[in-house]
Parts: sequence; C-alpha cells; structure tokens
Amino acid sequence: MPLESLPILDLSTLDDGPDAAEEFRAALLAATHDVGFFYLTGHGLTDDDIATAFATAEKFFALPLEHKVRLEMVNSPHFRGYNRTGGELTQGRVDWREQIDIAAERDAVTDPAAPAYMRLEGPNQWPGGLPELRETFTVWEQRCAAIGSRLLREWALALGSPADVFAAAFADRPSTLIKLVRYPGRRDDDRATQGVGAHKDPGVLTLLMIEPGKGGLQVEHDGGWIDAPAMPGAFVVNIGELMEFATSGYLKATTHRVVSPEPGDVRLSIPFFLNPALDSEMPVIDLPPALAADARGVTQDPDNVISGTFGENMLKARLRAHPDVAARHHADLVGRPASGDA
Ligand SMILES: O=C(O)CCC(=O)C(=O)O
Ligand SMILES: [Fe+2]
Repeated sequence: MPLESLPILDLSTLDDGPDAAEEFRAALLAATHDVGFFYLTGHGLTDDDIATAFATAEKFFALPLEHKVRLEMVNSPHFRGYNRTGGELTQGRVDWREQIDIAAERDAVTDPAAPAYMRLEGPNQWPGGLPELRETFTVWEQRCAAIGSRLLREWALALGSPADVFAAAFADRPSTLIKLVRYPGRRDDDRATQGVGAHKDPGVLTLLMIEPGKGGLQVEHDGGWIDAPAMPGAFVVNIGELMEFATSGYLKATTHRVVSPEPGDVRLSIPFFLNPALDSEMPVIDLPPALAADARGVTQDPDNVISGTFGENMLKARLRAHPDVAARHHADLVGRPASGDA
C-alpha cells in the first residue's frame, strides 16, 4: 500500500534508556532509507519559540519592498540576502516565492588562491530596521544545529559507525543556512503554481518548520507524491545528496516540491540546512554487510555530479539557482564543468 503520510519520530525518546534509543535509531534508519523524510517531535523548541520565529519572519516580509530590496542577494557575492518573488530558479523555472537567505555569519575569504567555493563564506545582509530578526535567527540557528548534530550521532550509530564519524566535517566552520520563505497564493496563470520546483537538497540534513495549518509540501515516494502538511510543533526533517553520498545510497535524498497556496492564501516556511565546512570531505561510511547489501549506490546524474567536497556541491547549486548573482559576481565560473578544478 502506498504510504499516506511521513513517519513520525520523537527525539526525546533518546533519553528514555538504551532500548528506547535503539528503537529510535531503527526508526531513523528505516525512515531515511525508505522515504528520506520524517516528522520530528520532542526536539526541545517550544510552541512559543516557533510562534516568535514566524511572527518575526512575518514582520520582515511586511517591510516595504524598497527596504527589502536594499538587502537583495544580487548585492552579495556570498549569496546572502533577499530575493523578491520570482527571483530564484529550480530546474530553470521560476519559483513563486520570496525569501531571505541567512547563512553562517563570517568574514569573506580574501585569499585569491582559495578554492572558488570559499566565495560562499561571508557576512549576511541584515535588515537595519528589524534587529529582532538577527537575534531570533541567530538563536534558531544554534538550536537547530544542536538538534542536527544529535541526529547525526544517532545516524552514525545506526549505520554501525562510531558516534562521531561525521563530527570532524562539522567541527570547524560548519555551513549552516536558514531561509525565511513566503509563498504567495497562486494566480490564475499556470506558471505561478510552482512554489518551489521539484528538487533534492544538496547538503546533509534539513530541518524545516512549516507555518502551522499550511500544506503545499509534497514528497516523492514510490512514483507518487506524499502530502506533508505542517504538523503542530514538529520539524519536517530530510536528508540531502551528501548524506546519500556518505552512505553509498543506503539513505535516500528524496525529491520534493512546494505547490503554491490557493489564490489569496499565503504560506511561510523556515528551512534550516546543516552542512559541513565548505572545504571538508564528507566521510563515506563503511556499512555493515546487512546494510551494504541494500545500498543502492549514489544517484548518477550527469547534470548534477555529486562531489564529496561540500563546497563544490553548494557552489554549483547556488550558481544554478541565482544566475543574476553568478553573472554579477562570478562570471569567471559560469559555464565551467559541474565538478572540476576550483
Ligand atoms: O518551504 C518548504 O516547505 C520547503 C522548501 C524547500 O524544499 C527548500 O527550500 O529546499
Ligand atoms: Fe528542499
């Protein structure tokens, strides 16, 4: 029978003794082998934390357009800042959403000999008139990174590896990214039904918070789509291409998309992406025989070659999604092979 909804996992059961923890790990492995997506409850963020995050995101989107465009991503060689509705592409088609991208706050790398992907490191563009946005999402980033690190330890154990097998890649300068996203309601013409087009996430792990009461997210499974509406208080968690790479395809990076809300409706979401340092190599896990027998290999797509170096994947994804930033700041990289010399 086709699956009708995503599996649900409760992170707090990890504190209920070794048997409960073992059960959690088995469920984690099954969910991300079969579906690649699950709901996560018991993660420690309260309803108040979540309500504050959405209220802050709403305040940002309510700013006049002339304030928001001062922070436009096209100003940033590091792919940070605001994209107005229609400012991003997936599979070459316009996504009908507006958003601000906030990544790890660091200085830009000035060494001209650094690999091209180090250009992704740099400062964010923060809205001057809304200081609470920086406060709220700096804390959100820390909380989500801690939840993500905990999940990575449990995956490591479930995969028969030492708990810290992924830790080195994340220890120094992990690449975190938060997007605040607003999907306007569908208009009457067709092109506006793609909130975000079908894609896999390029990194390791995504913790997505959807505005309470909203649908729209669909997850590919067995040749069909599973609807994944907001579940009160829960994250939607999924793995990306680099986790598929690390497990030789035992875990699955799953295609998903967001269908635009009905005309007149609006949907907010807050995806958090946890990724290793740009210049780190994601370890390829030595799977126990029982799991290795079920590893499907990494999906081979000549248009989307997956590298073990996270920065290569991320740069490729960013150049593809934001051709205006690429043209203004990275003309030297446009049209180069998907994976190759930095
Ligand atoms: O907004 C959502 O529900 C999902 C967004 C998404 O898949 C992404 O930004 O990668
Ligand atoms: Fe995604």
